[in-house]
Amino acid sequence: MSEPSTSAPLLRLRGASFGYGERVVVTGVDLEVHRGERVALLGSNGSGKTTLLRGVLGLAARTGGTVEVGGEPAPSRRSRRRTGYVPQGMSVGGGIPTTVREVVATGRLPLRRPWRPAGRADHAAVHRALEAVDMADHAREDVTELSGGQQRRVLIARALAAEPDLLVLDEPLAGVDAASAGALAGTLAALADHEVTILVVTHEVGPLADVVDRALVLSHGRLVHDGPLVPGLLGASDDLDPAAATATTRRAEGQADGADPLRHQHVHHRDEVEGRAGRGWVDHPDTRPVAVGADEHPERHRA
Ligand SMILES: Nc1ncnc2c1ncn2[C@@H]1O[C@H](COP(=O)(O)OP(=O)(O)OP(=O)(O)O)[C@@H](O)[C@H]1O
Repeated sequence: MSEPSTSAPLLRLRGASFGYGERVVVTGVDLEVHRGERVALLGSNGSGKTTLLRGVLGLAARTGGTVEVGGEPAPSRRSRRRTGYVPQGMSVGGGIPTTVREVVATGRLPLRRPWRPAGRADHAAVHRALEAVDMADHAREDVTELSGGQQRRVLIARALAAEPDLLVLDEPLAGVDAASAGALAGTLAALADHEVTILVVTHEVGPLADVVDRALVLSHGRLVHDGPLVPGLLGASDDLDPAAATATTRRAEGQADGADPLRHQHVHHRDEVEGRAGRGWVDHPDTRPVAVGADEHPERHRA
C-alpha cells in the first residue's frame, strides 16, 4: 500500500452521506479540513450536525461517498486514533470519586498494550493534555467536585491525551454559564495555537467567533455554506428549503486572513441571527453561493 500524501487534507469528504438504518440524514457532503484549521459546524436542531461527526468517526453508517482522514480511507483503526472526540452532553466521574488525572489517563488506553502499566510516554501525554486545557493544577482533584466548564476541559484533555491530529467536539459550550463558555473558548483558542485541528459543532457562535476561522452550515442534512463565519448563518440555513438547497458557499479563494470585514462581528444571540434571516451569508460579498445541482446524489461521487 502506498504511503498517504502528507499534503492531503486532514479530513476529506466526497459526496458523503450518513444515516441510521434505512434513514439517510446527511446527504452528499463535500468538504476538506486542513491541518491547523478551526472549523465550526453550524445548523439548526436536527439538521444533521452530530450525525455528520458520528459518520466521520464511523459511529453513524456511511450510505454513500467517501471519507478520508490523513489521506487514508476512514473509518479505520488508524483514523480513529488520529481523531479525538468529545461527545455532546457527556459528564465525567459518574458520581464515583475519580481524580482529574485518572480521567484524562483513560484517554491513553487505546494506545497502551493490554495489561501493561502506563509508561513514561503515557504520563507525559497526560500532563501535556492537562496543561493544554489549563487543568494541570487540578490534576489530583475529584472531577465530581469541578464546575461544569472545568469538567468539559477534563473531557477535552482526555481526548487530547491520545494525541489526535483532529479534535472533534460536539456542543462543548452547551449547558455551561457564560464565564465558563468564555474560558472554554479560550481553551480552544490555545489548542489552535498548539496546531491542533478543530472541528466543533456549536449553537453558540458568539464565544467562538474569534476561535474559528471557517464555518460550515448544514441545513436539512445538506452542506449549504462553507466559508467565513458571518452574521446570519444560522438564520439563513433555517430558511432554506431542502429541495432548493443548491447553494454551497465555497471558501473565498485567496482571501487573506482578516480581509473579511465581518469576520470579527460576533453572532451573539439566535434571535439576533433570525432577525437577519434572508440576508446574512447569502448576500455577503465574500461568500458567493455556487450552484452545485439540486439533484446531486452521493452515488455520483463514487470513484
Ligand atoms: N441514533 C439515531 N437513530 C435514528 N435517527 C437518529 C439517530 N440520531 C439522530 N437521528 C435523527 O437524525 C436527525 C439529525 O439528528 P442530529 O442529532 O444529527 O442533528 P443535530 O443537527 O446534531 O441536532 P441538534 O442540534 O439538536 O443536536 C434527527 O432527525 C434525528 O432524529
